[in-house]
Amino acid sequence: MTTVPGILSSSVAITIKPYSKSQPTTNFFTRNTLRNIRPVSRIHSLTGISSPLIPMEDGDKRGKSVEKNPEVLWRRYVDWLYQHKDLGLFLDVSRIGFTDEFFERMEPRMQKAFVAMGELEKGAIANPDERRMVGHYWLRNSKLAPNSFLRVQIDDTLDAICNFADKVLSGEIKPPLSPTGRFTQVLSVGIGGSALGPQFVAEALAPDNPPLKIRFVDNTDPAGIDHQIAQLGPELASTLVIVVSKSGGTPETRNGLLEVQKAFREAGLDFSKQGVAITQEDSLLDRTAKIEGWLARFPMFDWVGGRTSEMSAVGLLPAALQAIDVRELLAGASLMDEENRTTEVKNNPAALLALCWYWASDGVGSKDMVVLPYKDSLLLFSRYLQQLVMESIGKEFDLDGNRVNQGLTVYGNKGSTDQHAYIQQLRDGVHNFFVTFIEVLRDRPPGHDWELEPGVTCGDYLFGMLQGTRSALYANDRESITVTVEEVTPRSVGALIALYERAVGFYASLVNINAYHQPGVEAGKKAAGEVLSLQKRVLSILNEASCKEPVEPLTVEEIADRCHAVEEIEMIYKIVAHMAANDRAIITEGSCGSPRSIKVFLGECNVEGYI
Ligand SMILES: O=P(O)(O)OC[C@H]1O[C@](O)(CO)[C@@H](O)[C@@H]1O
Repeated sequence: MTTVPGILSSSVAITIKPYSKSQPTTNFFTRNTLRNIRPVSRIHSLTGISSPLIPMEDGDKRGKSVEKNPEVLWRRYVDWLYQHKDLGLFLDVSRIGFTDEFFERMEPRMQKAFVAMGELEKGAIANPDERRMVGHYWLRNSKLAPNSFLRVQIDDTLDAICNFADKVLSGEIKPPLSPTGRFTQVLSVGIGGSALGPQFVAEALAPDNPPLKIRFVDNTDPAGIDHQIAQLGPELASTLVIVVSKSGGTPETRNGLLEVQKAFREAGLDFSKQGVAITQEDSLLDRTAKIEGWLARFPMFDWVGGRTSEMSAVGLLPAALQAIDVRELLAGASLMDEENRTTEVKNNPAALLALCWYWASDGVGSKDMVVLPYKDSLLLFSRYLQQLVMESIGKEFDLDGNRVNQGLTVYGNKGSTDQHAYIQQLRDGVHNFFVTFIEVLRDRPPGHDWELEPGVTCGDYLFGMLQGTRSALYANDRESITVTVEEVTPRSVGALIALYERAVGFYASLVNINAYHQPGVEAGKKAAGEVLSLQKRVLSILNEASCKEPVEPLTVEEIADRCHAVEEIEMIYKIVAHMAANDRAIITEGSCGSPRSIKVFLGECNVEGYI
């Protein structure tokens, strides 16, 4: 027996036929009939649409607890339940307390968002700061691309990815020195959007024993990199290294590459025979791969952002190498995209999501989005969404240049595990969040289930935990959304990614920000570069003093003074402490715990790089 997703009590559960593979589109309801939506022209006159944000109004939500009457709730649930028949995907927004008036007031703004999205899909410069088109939707339906050149690029790249992966899997493309004669491992080097999608998809969809097992170097943490290389051990000889960077110049990724290349050298292996680059044409990485003659290079397109790149070579190549059906992933995304093009809000799941986010967080990020997938394989969905949502929505200025400091915080791991971590606070503590439950109806592949108590399976417990948590939170006025899929398949994962990509785009329109740039990240990168350049100056000053006879130990104040960086004294102290902790040539006298008292000099003079 399967129950209608999201129903509170078993007393109102509807019994339906169990899902089976031969019946791939189990449907619980026919599509909801459309509620009458007020004509746009009339709503215009009701809403001050010229204001950057539509403020929440008293009577909308403030001071009101959510609806508790079970009969009304049941009606609300049935009335608002969205389903995608072909995808077997449901969206339940009934436990978000929005009012009809709110939807009516937002209708003109939502219609504007649909128009903006339509223009984006036609190739408008939707990322104005970077003067870029935003084309991730074309990746799963190349016919949508604004010109034939891009269409051919997309199709050719997909074919090239599939051909390359097929040849690797069949052993036609093989590593030169592997005893097995085949590639057995993938080591993906990349960060942010160049890692999070592939990590999520690998965790969600890779078979138990994939033909190539994937690992990630997604940081410039030397110990983390050593750990991955150590775990590969002799299998380094049969490891395909995919280096992923849209810009081709991200320092963490460059460092990862240099570290991996060093490991190859030390193992007597030729990196170029096992290295693949995914990057923009003619980037530093692309040129390096070309000059060094790497095994293959795949393009990343200018018009695909890192956080929306899962359906480009970034996500598709590693997926294909793990025998994940990438065409199904694309098909799921494409089907979801089609649905999200309707301008009828109630039939548009991404619009429903965006409006619920707006309602729940007052359109200013006043509440966090806690994402709780009740399926271990979807563990990384919340981490993936964290970048997709926060890097897109977290912006200082709106499109008109007003300072707005927008954002929508996303966190979460998985249910029911989190029940035993932080759900206590969600139920009883500070009310600063709304939840998104991700439910998967199919517990196990057919034929594998068993009852660990009479009439109850392990999966029934997981189901009960989800429904129980949803009910308990709601009873205490904590709102939630539930997204339900029948199974975790390439198709449903593709659909989930597409659903959230579009919801983020719509939400950005609702709050009038550019979802497709990330100026804030640049500030941190610039500051990191400045720290490294200060470190070079510190070393050069220390070198000068340490080459004297006798050696002249310097206080931190003296170093700062000689570097002409008195205002950077704290950073200079930290640089010294970090280098001393890592057995570099620096010697400190005194205790690093008392910054004023230490004296610093170099153990060696004129060390390369210190001069
Ligand atoms: O693919 P790249 O250019 O190495 O960038 C990696 C990540 O860095 C960012 O630019 C900033 O974090 C992300 O948007 C991007 O996904």
